Amino acid sequence: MAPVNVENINNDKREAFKKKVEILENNLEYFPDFPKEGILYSEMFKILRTPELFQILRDLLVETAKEFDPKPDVIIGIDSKGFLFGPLVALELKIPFVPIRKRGKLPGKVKSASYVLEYGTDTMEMQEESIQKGQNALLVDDCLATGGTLECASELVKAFQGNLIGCLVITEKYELDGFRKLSCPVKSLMKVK
Ligand SMILES: O=P(O)(O)OC[C@H]1O[C@H](OP(=O)(O)OP(=O)(O)O)[C@H](O)[C@@H]1O
Ligand SMILES: Nc1ncnc2[nH]cnc12
Repeated sequence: MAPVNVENINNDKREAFKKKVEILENNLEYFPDFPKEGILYSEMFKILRTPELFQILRDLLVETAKEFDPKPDVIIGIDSKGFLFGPLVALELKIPFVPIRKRGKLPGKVKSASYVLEYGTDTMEMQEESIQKGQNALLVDDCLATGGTLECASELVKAFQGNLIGCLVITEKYELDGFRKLSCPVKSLMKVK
């Protein structure tokens, strides 16, 4: 039997991953001047409306989440679109999902932090005791733009003494260099304008 060529297998895997990303890229939709003039808003709801595409997106997110080292103990999803994707990853990895919500939506004791968005400002909150000190936390959201949202979420994780191992997003607005605001590894499936 011929020897197994690990390099070929890895190349094939990378190629398959890239092809799936291209399929998703072709199904993103762009809305100029939304929600404000000058913003090119990228939207992925067409992907969610199409089960075959949604499955591809889920698989890529799970595969990418598994690449983080150390491995996550908890997935933290950001209000609101992080709630669509974070739980898919958490369930597949069989680890807890925890939400970070916008101000005033979470009952009980919370910690809060404020941030500036590409198109506004806001405050986000996380429930006390939702993560344990030292837990490896992976933040999940749909989009990285200026990085303000993930920076704020990172501060919350640190306030809980969680160990932030990284951020996982679907789209990253490459012209805004949002990753520079973050002091952890950031992985995005697609770079968008
Ligand atoms: O990197 P940033 O500049 O901070 O922008 C990224 C954030 O902005 C969008 O959320 P939005 O506040 O529009 O909220 P939504 O998910 O409730 O629509 C997006 O879903 C990210 O969470
Ligand atoms: N989905 C999105 N598209 C473009 N810019 C954004 N800024 C925050 N979210 C965005």
